[in-house]
Amino acid sequence: MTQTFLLLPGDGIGPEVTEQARRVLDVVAPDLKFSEGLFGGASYDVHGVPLTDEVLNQARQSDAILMGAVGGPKWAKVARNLRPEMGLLKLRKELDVYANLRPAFCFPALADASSLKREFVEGLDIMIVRELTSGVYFGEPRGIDDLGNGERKGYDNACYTSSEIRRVARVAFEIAKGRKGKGGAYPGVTSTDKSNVMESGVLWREEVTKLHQEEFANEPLDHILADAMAMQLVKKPKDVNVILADNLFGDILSDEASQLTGSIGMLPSAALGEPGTPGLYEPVHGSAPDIAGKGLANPCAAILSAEMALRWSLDRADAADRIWNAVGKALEDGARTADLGGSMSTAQMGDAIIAAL
Ligand SMILES: NC(=O)C1=CN([C@@H]2O[C@H](COP(=O)(O)OP(=O)(O)OC[C@H]3O[C@@H](n4cnc5c(N)ncnc54)[C@H](O)[C@@H]3O)[C@@H](O)[C@H]2O)C=CC1
Ligand SMILES: CC(C)CC(=O)C(=O)O
Ligand SMILES: [Mg+2]
Repeated sequence: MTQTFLLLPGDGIGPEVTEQARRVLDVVAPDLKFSEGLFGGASYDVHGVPLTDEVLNQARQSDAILMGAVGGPKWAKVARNLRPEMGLLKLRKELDVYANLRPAFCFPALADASSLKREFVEGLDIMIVRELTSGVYFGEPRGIDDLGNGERKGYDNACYTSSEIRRVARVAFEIAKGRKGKGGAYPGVTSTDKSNVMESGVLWREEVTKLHQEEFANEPLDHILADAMAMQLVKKPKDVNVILADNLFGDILSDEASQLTGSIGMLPSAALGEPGTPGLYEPVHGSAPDIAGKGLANPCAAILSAEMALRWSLDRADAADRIWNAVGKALEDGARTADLGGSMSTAQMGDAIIAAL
């Protein structure tokens, strides 16, 4: 049966990097049926909203969606609920893609590209499982109130229900089962929270512990405070295997982990819901307004996000392996964009990966 693939290039470097991912997919999966939609600021400029019902329906009917990135200074003054980033939160929520897999893998050729010494990152292979559709990015009430005395109060609500915690924790445990032997001091799932100061963190730790006892008692589980994990990631990152994190901590820890791999331009992600529902794939990075339109962006994160789509949504592990190996080979052969210390353009990096397929 024909598989359908929706491209949402978005803003800033989004269109530049997704174009390269599309070129790679055209080679390894030429039978995919592609469609494309406006999303984020690009959609706001035309339709006045960052996500139209039409694009949302298109996404619902697709087998996989590849998003570039959204947002940028151009839309800084737009009403908050119409900002590009709000369109992304809505898309994630509507698709109910609650489990966000963010692998931080250091390709051997990039062991010297990290800001950490080679010995700390060579062989690094971490999987971050981030809760994506709840937590403080979605909690109500939220707002900015005028207190009437020249003071204003801004507030968000960090909240989780037990089922929201359990379903993403289950994904983390299942993933850890397939990743035995990785990590050191933290060999299985390491759940992060701030249970020392947050009620939602207390519930997070209790629910993860309960689920572990009920369903995964033979798998290793550690708990660590999220700030201590941030430290661990730059102290001895290879000690860690699977990190389970809420929406906010997972967002921050994955940007931090990206630097261990050489660049944020290397980190892909998969956002998954229940089996049989479309997955949403996107680089971990944003729209990088500082380099947008200059052909400087590293397309690897977008290309590897396409790789994850083939593997996790489209059941095409062979095609995914081809991409994975080609990225590794292109890097081995010296292909580098500026973020990795090289001088290749976005398109040249795409060319190098396609040549290595
Ligand atoms: N999923 C999404 O759509 C995301 C959107 N954003 C949005 O993107 C905008 C910019 O956010 P920032 O905090 O600047 O984060 P960013 O990830 O866009 O950029 C941070 C730094 O990394 C560099 N960078 C990012 N991707 C790169 C790539 N592929 N190749 C080379 N260098 C790369 C940028 O040039 C910049 O110096 C904001 O509007 C933000 O809300 C941020 C993160 C994720
Ligand atoms: C809109 C933001 C929450 C996007 C982001 O930083 C991310 O998901 O990594
Ligand atoms: Mg982020």
